[in-house]
Order: sequence, then C-alpha cells, then structure tokens
Amino acid sequence: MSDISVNDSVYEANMGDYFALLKPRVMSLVVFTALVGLLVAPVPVHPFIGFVGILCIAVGAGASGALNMWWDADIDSQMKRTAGRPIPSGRVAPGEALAIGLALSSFAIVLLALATNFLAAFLLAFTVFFYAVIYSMWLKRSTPQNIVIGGAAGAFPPMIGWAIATGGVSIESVLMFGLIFMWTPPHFWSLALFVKSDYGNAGVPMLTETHGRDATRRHILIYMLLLVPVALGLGLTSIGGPIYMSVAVIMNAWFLKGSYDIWRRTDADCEADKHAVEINAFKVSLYYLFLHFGALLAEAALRPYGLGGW
Ligand code: HEM
Ligand SMILES: CC(C)=CCC/C(C)=C/CC/C(C)=C/COP(=O)(O)OP(=O)(O)O
Repeated sequence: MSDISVNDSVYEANMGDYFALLKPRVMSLVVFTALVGLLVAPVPVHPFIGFVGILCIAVGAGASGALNMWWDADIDSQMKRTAGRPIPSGRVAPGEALAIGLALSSFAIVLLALATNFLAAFLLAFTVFFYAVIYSMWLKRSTPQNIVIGGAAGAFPPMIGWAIATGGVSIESVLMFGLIFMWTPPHFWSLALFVKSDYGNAGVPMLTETHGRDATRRHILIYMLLLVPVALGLGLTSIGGPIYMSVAVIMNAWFLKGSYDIWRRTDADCEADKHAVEINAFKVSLYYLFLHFGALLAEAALRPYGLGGW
C-alpha cells in the first residue's frame, strides 16, 4: 500500500464508520444474489442453516470490502466519491480495517465450513481472496481489464448460495455466475463515463483513461451483447420459467437500449445533457440485476403451486 494522507491525530470512529468499511450498499445486492442462489436450488435447506450460510456470505463480503478499503486508502483519498470513506477521512486506522477484514473473513469462512460444506467455504474463501488480492492488489492498478477479470469476484455469491444447498456446482449456478460476470462491465463502465476525472486523478488505469471514452462506449455495447444470451440462456434451465423470461426480455431490451444510446454518443452530447444517458444506464444496470434474480426467486416461490418454472 502506498502513502495515504490521513489525520495523524486521534481516530474518532463510530459504529457507522465500521459499518461503512463493509461497503453495505453494494454488498446488499451481492447478498441478495447469494440468497437467491440458495433458495432456487433444488435441495431444500433447513432455514437455520440457510440463515447462517447467508450471514457468512454477508460477513465475508463485508470483510472483503474492509480489506479493499485498507489496500485502496491511497486511491480513495484522491477521489471525490471516496475521500469521505472511514480511512481516508482519518476516522478509522488502516491497521484496524485490516484486522477487521482478516478477522471477519476468517470467521465467516470457518463458520461456513462447519455449518454447511467444504465447497461452499472454499468458494467463499476464494471470492474474498479474488476481490482483496487479485482485483484490489493486482488488477485494479495494473490493467484496464481490471473490472472484467475482477468482476468474477462479484459473480461467485449465487454459486456459493447454490453450493450451500447442493454441495455442488451446476449449469444453473455457472449461468448465474455468467450473468453477473457479463453484467459487471456495462454496470461499471457506464459509471466510469460520468466519474471519469476521479479515476484519472487517482491514477487508476480505467478503460476511460487508457483507451478513451469512445472505446469504453464500444466495450459497453459489446459486453451487453454478450450478456443477452447468458441472461436468456439462464431462463431455459431448470430454474427459469415464463416469469423470468418475461423479465429478462424486458430488462435486456431496456439495458440494451441504454448501451446502444451510450455507444452512439459523443463527448459533446455528454456535456450537453450532463451525462443523463450514462447515469440512466447505470441505474438500469442495478434494476437489471435485482429483477433477474428477483424473477428467479418468484419462479421458485410459485413452483409449489404449479405456477413457476417451465
Ligand atoms: C469489479 C466489479 C465492480 C465494480 C468495479 C463496481 C463499481 C461500483 C462503483 C464504483 C459504484 C459506485 C457507488 C459506490 O461506490 O457505492 C457501484 C455501485 C453499485 N454497485 Fe457495483 N461494481 C462492481 C460489481 C458489482 C457487483 C458484483 C454488484 C452486485 C451484485 C454491484 C452492486 C452495486 C450496487 C448495488 C451499487 C449502488 C450502490 C449505491 O446505492 O450507492 N456492483 N459499483
Ligand atoms: C462473498 C464476497 C466476498 C463477495 C464480494 C463481492 C464483490 C467482490 C463485489 C465487488 C463489488 C465492488 C464494490 C466493486 C468495487 O470496485 P472497487 O472496490 O474498485 O470500487 P471503489 O472505487 O468504490 O472502491
């Protein structure tokens, strides 16, 4: 970790600061996808075991957020969006964040192994490692493909949920992984298009900086086109059904339209409407993922009544 400028006086953290270390807003969607992975699996899980399993994923995800904030404190201190985070603002000591991240992730992995199975615990450990080490420590600062490869970390949670229930991996869990994996680039790059200068200032090699905004627009559309067959393909598996397919068709058309609109834009267009199209596409990306997983859940919930599924 390189130098960071923090207040060298007393660290005055409150509970909210420690909670913020866990990146709760982003992780809420991560935990939701894990919960869906667990609930749509064909093997019923005892509610208490299911609860403990999801708790472990939530704690592990939060812990990986704390490890990311510990490592990235120098970057975060240079970006307007992140300068107010607990470490760069001097409210939490870096060492404290590291200790919290290591303690919580170890706790979550061990508890998951004891309460469920080795595969689920292994996948959680790998995910924490992937986000904290492979993405944060290595890829983020070294390649504009950082979020494409690093995005795999965010794609594992439904696979962990599925593994808690079944003890295995399947085409369904691989496609849930694929859905988040292909979704991450358009999700993130649409955001990078309207917070561009921030990453530039911090020296993070985001695609917008290294290859320019036109290349980023092109990449958003390409990944979106790759995302559509994965999203529709998931609907053809045992966990899909008419509800999922209807949601997928509508949301893919919507997000595709957003990506197409971004692709057609110039910097002058962006200046003129203050990035309204990019901001809108970023918001659509959040609805997109939430509704796909929500629809999978609806299929599973209605199946006992003969309604969900094919
Ligand atoms: C490498 C992959 C990813 C990158 C680089 C990324 C980056 C970002 C950034 C920079 C924000 C801006 C706001 C913030 O910091 O809170 C954001 C927001 C968000 N991301 Fe991602 N993201 C990634 C993957 C994911 C994944 C896998 C999920 C969930 C499954 C997710 C869910 C969200 C949510 C829910 C928000 C909105 C948070 C809010 O309301 O403030 N992201 N993302
Ligand atoms: C179960 C488990 C361990 C889940 C982890 C899920 C995971 C890796 C989510 C990644 C989401 C995320 C906030 C990426 C942000 O990138 P960034 O950290 O570069 O964003 P920033 O600029 O906001 O710090």
